[in-house]
Amino acid sequence: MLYTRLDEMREQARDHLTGVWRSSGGTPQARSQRDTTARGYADRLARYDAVEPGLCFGRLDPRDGGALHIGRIGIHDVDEPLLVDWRAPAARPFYVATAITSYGITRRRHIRTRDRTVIDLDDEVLDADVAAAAGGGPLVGEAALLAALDAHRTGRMRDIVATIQSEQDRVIRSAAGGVLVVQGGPGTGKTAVALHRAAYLLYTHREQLSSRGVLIVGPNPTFLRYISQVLPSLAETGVLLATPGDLFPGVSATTPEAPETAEFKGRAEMVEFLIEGVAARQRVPESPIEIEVDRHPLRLDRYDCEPVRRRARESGLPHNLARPIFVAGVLDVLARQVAERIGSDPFWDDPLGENDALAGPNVLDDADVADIRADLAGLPAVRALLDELWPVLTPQRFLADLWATTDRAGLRRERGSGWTAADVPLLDEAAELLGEDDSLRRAREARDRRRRLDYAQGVLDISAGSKSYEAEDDFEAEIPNAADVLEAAVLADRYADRDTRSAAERAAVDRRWAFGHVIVDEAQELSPMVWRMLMRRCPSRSMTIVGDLAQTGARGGADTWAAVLSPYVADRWRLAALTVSYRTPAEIMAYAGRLLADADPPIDLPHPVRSSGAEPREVTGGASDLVELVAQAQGSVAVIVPAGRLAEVAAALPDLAQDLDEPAVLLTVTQSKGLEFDSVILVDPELIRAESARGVNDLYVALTRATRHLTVFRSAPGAADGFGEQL
Ligand SMILES: Nc1ncnc2c1ncn2[C@@H]1O[C@H](COP(=O)(O)OP(=O)(O)OP(=O)(O)O)[C@@H](O)[C@H]1O
Repeated sequence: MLYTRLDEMREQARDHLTGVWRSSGGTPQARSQRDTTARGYADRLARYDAVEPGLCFGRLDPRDGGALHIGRIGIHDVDEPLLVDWRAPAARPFYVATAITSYGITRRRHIRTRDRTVIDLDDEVLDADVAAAAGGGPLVGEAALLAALDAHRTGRMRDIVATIQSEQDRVIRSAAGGVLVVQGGPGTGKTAVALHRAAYLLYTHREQLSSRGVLIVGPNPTFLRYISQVLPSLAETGVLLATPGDLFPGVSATTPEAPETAEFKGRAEMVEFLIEGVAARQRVPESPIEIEVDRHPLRLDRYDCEPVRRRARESGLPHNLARPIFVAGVLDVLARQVAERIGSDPFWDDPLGENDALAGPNVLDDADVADIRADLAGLPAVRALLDELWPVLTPQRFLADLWATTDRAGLRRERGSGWTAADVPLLDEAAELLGEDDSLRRAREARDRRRRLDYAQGVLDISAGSKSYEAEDDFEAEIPNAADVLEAAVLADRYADRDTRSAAERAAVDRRWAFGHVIVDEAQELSPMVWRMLMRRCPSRSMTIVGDLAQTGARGGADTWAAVLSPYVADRWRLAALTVSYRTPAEIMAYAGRLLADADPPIDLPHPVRSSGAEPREVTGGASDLVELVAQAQGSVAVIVPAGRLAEVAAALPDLAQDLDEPAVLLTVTQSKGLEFDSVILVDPELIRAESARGVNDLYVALTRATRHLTVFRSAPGAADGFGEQL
């Protein structure tokens, strides 16, 4: 019945869309409204397609009769709900009801479907007595959950709407306001929860969030691809997925960089470095400068310029916006020199002259001086001088100059050598320090609007001139026309082009966009400079921050959440913990525990919900053994290697791809962060541990990527085809 209804809804949306496409012509406003409507129907169609698999996955039986079906979207028949959207308040007991706190529900049913056919059901009776007799565990819908966890991994994340657990549900439905930190070990569902929270917030605060948009920040493009399919299937748009390196419109940060340099660039003290860099671009002449105007020299020295520069700086405005103050001051200095030369009265102190009672030593008045100033401002030589002393700077030009001229070791780079991910927050910071002089753009907009107004007034005048009257002297009989009911301003606005892009599309190209909510995944990796940039994108501080401090790999990453957040919200943030691992089987978790037993500080492993029955294997050998292991591995396979051994292993196993859609991939630990595979072959764990200051955390990440099988491979010291030296 629900699928029949879904087909009808799909048919209707398709008819409407065809209708909209067929209509043509009209005012620009009508056309843009049509685009918006068409887009709405197209989105709706995409959503109906996305919810097709597993449309309905649950049923609640309330004590007072009836049944509530829970699904991926809400479906209504006249007033009656046929299917309740999983995000609606009515669906909540499906995720949190227990035998003890049953929310008036007597039975919860998990329904599994394949191609519109129910293939399995499992029921939980929410009765305290029954539960006590059965000694029920803490999991909700255990059979359905275990079935979901046993499914093969495909290189794309799936939604978990059918099996969200109560500790996860509390995070997903937590209030939108304020900063919520979700700390949890590997596989506890942090990423899944973050994505479902985005969908929940967009559903619950649709108005506000669809206009401001939601930003989801992930660590790298591989990870974003891994999660990108989840949201459309959660039937949502209005979300921008980005890495921190994507957040400066117009810059693509693709140049690689040494981790030490990236760490250095991410430090908070870089703010001071940039401030000093900007100050160094606000110059005064070291020695007097002369420029020739009308074949007479004008002179500018530091004593003239210093007070002017001080005044401009004391305005507190960003560099480019303070520039007009500096320019005005310098022009005053120069104009005064010209005025003194051409305006001085040669007779004013002539004791013999009778007629020398002019006002003072200078015959020019303020208006004359203003003219001189304006003339000077137009002279190329003067403009070049001003550009030299206080140039208009773009963030890109400023930072490229800074890297090309700095004497700090490691930071120096030639102009035009491309941007790195760690440059992006610095560009953003620079943009704040420099400010954007948008007076030209605003002037253009004002001019366009004036033009539209004039045009609209002209149209109305013509329309008024052609008014028809029933009888010349009968006022009441006048037939109203456009000029009577419309004002020029209203008409002009109708002809303005409407922006039909979604919030996410507009936000992607606007550095100063303020998102309605920001979700940060793998948040432990971000540097202080990245946090500054993200906080600027979210002035409302409505944020969900998801991560695991025990997995921090980046040198400049987080040690404590308090240290990350206190500069922005002091101690006004909430912490939620996820404690159960849905990914890593008990056997692998126990093995990881043994390998990491000496970690300092000790690692608090999450509790695994299931066991795979397969103990991790340890193999020592050469490249040919590794090739053999990959050939034998089941399901999706990842070979995870120390970064320093990537090239060697890639050469020995050329069939391994980096594309997650392939069944077998080769990744470094950093690249594997947040991902999961049926089988993992971990190469040289000791080298991973030794490779960086946070090597223990890296090893923890690598050990917890497998959902079924883990093989630890060590290259044999003497093997002819071994990889490098075994540590
Ligand atoms: N309630 C659930 N029902 C079904 N599957 C779940 C549930 N919670 C988590 N999972 C699955 O567990 C796996 C791990 O989840 P996820 O990647 O979100 O964990 P994570 O905490 O972000 O891990 P990491 O710290 O390693 O990045 C995923 O396959 C996810 O779909």
